[in-house]
Amino acid sequence: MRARGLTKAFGDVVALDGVDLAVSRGEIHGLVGPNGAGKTTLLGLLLGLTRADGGDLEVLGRPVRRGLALPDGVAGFVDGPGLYPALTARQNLDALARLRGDGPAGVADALEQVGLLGVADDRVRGFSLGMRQRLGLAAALLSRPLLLVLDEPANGLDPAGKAQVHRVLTRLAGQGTAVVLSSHRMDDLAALCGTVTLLATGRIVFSGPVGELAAGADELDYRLRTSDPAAARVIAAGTPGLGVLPGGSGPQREGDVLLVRARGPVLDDLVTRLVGAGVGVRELAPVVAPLEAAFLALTAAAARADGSHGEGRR
Ligand SMILES: Nc1ncnc2c1ncn2[C@@H]1O[C@H](COP(=O)(O)OP(=O)(O)OP(=O)(O)O)[C@@H](O)[C@H]1O
Repeated sequence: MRARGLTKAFGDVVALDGVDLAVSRGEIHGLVGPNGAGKTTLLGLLLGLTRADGGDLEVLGRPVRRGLALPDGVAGFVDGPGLYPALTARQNLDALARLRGDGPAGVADALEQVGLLGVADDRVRGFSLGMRQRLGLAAALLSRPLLLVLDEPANGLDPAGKAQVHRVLTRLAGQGTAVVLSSHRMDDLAALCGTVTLLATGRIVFSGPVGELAAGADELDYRLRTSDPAAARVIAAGTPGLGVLPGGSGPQREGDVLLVRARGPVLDDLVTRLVGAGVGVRELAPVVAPLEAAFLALTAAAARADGSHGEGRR
């Protein structure tokens, strides 16, 4: 799919403000951004649920002029999958397959792929959020889509469920399906997506390979736990390029933790100095994962730019 200069407003609210996006076959692309960034709106356009005000959108090589119809070869959902609570998981998928004129042949396979075969004959009414999400994915798989569009598919999933969904999506992409999905969490996307687009108030703040986003991370805050916190504090304070954060003792029962701020290479120097002084290093880890930190820094910068220009709203 390819989008150029997409705009969409709801009354005074600009949901998308000139968004460009290109996702190729076999690519898993993540949309990330804070609440209200425009992720769901963009996914809705791909699914034909709404119509853009301006710009060009091409899905599977065909221009999408009008919305309100699911383009051929596209599957997915926004705002949770549409399911019949009174029917069982299997009956939901059987009904969908029948609607499409297919037989029930693929239903068991789709349920098996998302790990719901064991509860196939339970009513969806009793399903947890994570089970509904996985059933929604199974429903999307039934149509063997060329473009799969998912709004926060990891929502409500436990770690095992998340891993299962990741496996399904990776397999699909391996077969050539383009996958576009959204999440609030950079670390979730990083585990799955080769490329990401970071949206903030309807604009692209970053788009490209996940690794490039992490490489942009500037100084980070790290937790440092040692065998001798007092000595470590003195050594850290004397290490060039490294800042010791005030009150860096963390929550209660973490009196031995020091918080320091530095770029990665400075940490090598710190560890060498600590070990040289006979201080044991028990933990040295970023307080916020580098990708999450890059995400927070970029969205904060976008929010500041919006504030100073008074843009983002019409
Ligand atoms: N149908 C609608 N009517 C009015 N405003 C809308 C509508 N849909 C979205 N918006 C507004 O457009 C902006 C973008 O919303 P959107 O749901 O696309 O963001 P999002 O990034 O998916 O947010 P979240 O992470 O909270 O799901 C928000 O300010 C939202 O309030």
